[in-house]
Amino acid sequence: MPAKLSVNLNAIAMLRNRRDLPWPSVTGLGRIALAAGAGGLTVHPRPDQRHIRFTDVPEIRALIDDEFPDREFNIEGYPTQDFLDLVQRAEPEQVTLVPDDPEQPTSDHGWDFVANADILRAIVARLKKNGARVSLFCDPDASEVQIAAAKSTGADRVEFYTGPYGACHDDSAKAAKELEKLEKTALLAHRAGLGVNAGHDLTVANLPGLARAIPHLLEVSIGHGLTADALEHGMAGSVRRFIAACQG
Ligand SMILES: CC(=O)[C@@H](O)[C@H](O)COP(=O)(O)O
Ligand SMILES: NCC(=O)COP(=O)(O)O
Repeated sequence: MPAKLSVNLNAIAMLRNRRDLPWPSVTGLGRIALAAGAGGLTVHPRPDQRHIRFTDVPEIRALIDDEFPDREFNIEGYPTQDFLDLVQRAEPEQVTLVPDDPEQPTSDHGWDFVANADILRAIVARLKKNGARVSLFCDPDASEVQIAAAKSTGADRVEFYTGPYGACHDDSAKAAKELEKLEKTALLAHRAGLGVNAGHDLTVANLPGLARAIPHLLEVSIGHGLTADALEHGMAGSVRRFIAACQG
């Protein structure tokens, strides 16, 4: 079974937030992604709401429930009280817990599962009681001890942080080394009984290598690269539409 694609809408929300106008529509682009076959939608609301607004979340929930009930909503974030309240209301199929500081420009590391096992155990139990599958953001080179601690929290899956792999877009030898790490750690997680997701800076170019290295990969969540690809491949058609509109 190929990995499911969950389309991350953060970058669309960031474009929308440049103006006090309702486009590009986060829910509208989410609808297009689901209609095109995406397995689900991902958002990572940050405390400053720099891209996804907390008000986007119920709209995306309604889109999935009303039009695509067989797809999944994945909400990612650091488990503050506000975040936990949001996911309790939205009842996503999956919650991905990420150890991000509010000031961080983007996610750049996984959890220290050993140091945070007790805190995570309580939060995972609460989220699972609410009906969510729980995934934990994980370093691509996490040790066997770290993976065992992740498993001990009761989480269902880990999501590998693929930023370092994505950063090797112009160096295939380095990319191969990053893939080796991901492959080894994914095997540890798989053997420990954890499902494996992955995300961050994945692209059409680097995804096939990842899929080959991790045959049991369950889900990839992709936003930045997919949005860039959509702009590139949609730009010519949009320019033609605007040229036609210039004719009155
Ligand atoms: C956990 C992860 O890798 C993504 O959710 C990423 O952090 C997206 O967040 P930004 O869109 O804010 O960069
Ligand atoms: N979990 C990773 C994610 O949702 C998307 O990250 P990116 O493709 O925007 O880097």
